Amino acid sequence: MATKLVNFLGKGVPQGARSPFFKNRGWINGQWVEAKEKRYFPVTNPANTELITEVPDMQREDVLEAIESSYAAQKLWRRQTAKSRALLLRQWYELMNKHKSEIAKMITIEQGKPYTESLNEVNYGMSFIDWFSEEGKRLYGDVLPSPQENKRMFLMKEPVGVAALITPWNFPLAMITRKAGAALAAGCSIIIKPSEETPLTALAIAQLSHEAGIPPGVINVLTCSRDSVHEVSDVLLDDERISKISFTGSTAIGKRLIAGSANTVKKLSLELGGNAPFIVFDTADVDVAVKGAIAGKFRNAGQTCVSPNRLLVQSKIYNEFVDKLTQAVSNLKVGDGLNDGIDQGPLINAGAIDKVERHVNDAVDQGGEVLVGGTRMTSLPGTFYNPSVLINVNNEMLITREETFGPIAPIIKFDTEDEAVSIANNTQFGLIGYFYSRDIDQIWRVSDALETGMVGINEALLSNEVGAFGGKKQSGFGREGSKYGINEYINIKYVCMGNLKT
Ligand SMILES: NC(=O)c1ccc[n+]([C@@H]2O[C@H](COP(=O)([O-])OP(=O)(O)OC[C@H]3O[C@@H](n4cnc5c(N)ncnc54)[C@H](O)[C@@H]3O)[C@@H](O)[C@H]2O)c1
Ligand SMILES: O=CCCC(=O)O
Repeated sequence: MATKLVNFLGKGVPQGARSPFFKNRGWINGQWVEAKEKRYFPVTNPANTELITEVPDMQREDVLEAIESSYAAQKLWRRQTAKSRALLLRQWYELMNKHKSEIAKMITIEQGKPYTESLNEVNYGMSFIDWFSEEGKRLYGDVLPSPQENKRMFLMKEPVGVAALITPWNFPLAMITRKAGAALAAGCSIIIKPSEETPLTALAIAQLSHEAGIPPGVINVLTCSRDSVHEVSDVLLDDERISKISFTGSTAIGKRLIAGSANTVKKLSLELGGNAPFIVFDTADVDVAVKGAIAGKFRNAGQTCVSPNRLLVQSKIYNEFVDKLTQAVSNLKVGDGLNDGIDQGPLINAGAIDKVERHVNDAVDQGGEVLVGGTRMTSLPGTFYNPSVLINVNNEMLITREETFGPIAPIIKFDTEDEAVSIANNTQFGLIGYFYSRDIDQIWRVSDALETGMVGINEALLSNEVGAFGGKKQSGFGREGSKYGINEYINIKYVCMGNLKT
């Protein structure tokens, strides 16, 4: 597989996982560049923990070069017509579509999710480029009715400038394109800082953007190791030429970026962690709820910010739901995502397994009971954890207070609607809440009461380019996708023309 990866990025350059080809694979100003200090970091395949390749570990001087290039490119990019930017974005979309299967394989190799899920991610990720290529053409300003006769007043929309996009590893493509589509359509240039776990997908789509005709410097990619990321982000935060930081990742790093951007007063969008409640009321269709729990919880091995983190099940249907869910979870097939018929791949790294284990052990120590799973999988070489169901869980355990980011369904039993809503809202996070009910009054009551930015009613898969993705509380602020996503990359300029002889 590594061979294909090399072929895709390098079109026939030297073969082999340790190919020197990758050593100059940072992407700045429309070309491959080496890290100035010639430092590199490893990228591994979580399905077998083998090295895929090494990529440049960029430092301060590389960041400054990227900023300079982005700053210069943005001045020209913003002057292109919205239609011309739209055509280039469309061309980028078409190239991603053409290379869909290679990109999906690359996602599976560096991130671990099953190939079919990777393909879904590519379709999902590309949809933002398509969507925002259209939205950019309709970025209308306003003509205001002036309160004085001799004035004419306008609200103009301007791109914010250079945007730094810092993204996580769980969706190596879509978390980039959800930002990039909006930023580029608005007339911003972008510096992508992908996760150190999954830099290859970012590099691949940067190359495709070049082939699509997007000018050099409009899209730059900085790769760096976890050890270097503080320094890299400090340079981005301190530089006046960066006007915007759009971050998707953990709440802890999000808070650091809020503090770090104060000095240069940058515009921020933050898509942070979640702790989603998934409530199944007595009024629910239990089969639909079980299907939703499997789709939402075990997608990406539970490593999704919108994964249900706490399953709350009402007493009358509790036994039926638990039995059916346990059966469905027992049937999930775990393995290398490149193999056929796999439902769940590995977790991203050993640290992720340790966290899941810590949460499960803490729950069991406090009276939780494992119905299925509850152990790491030792029969495979990679970082796999068995899909699991836990009962006798309460809202005080680590597994329900923190984002577990793993394939565990912890179930809390409740008696009344008020009790469920109160447990659901008892968290500092507010990304998404799900509930299953066929009682129309209850549906409106509960969707009003949940303190989250998104609500899934009898549905666990909400994400697409048309919806407005985003949270509240410590899950962040700002929206991605929808007609609102582009506003995150826009400044409004109020223009007033006066002293007119009317
Ligand atoms: N709300 C959403 O839309 C959404 C989507 C996906 C993931 N997430 C969240 O992301 C987390 C998992 O992803 P992760 O482990 O990659 O998160 P993370 O916060 O560790 O890393 C995210 C990105 O920030 C970078 N980073 C790390 N330290 C930094 C620093 N000091 N300054 C600047 N950047 C830094 C990382 O290199 C990576 O690119 C989970 O909490 C998940 O809920 C949220
Ligand atoms: O992990 C967070 C993003 C998941 C999604 O976009 O559905």
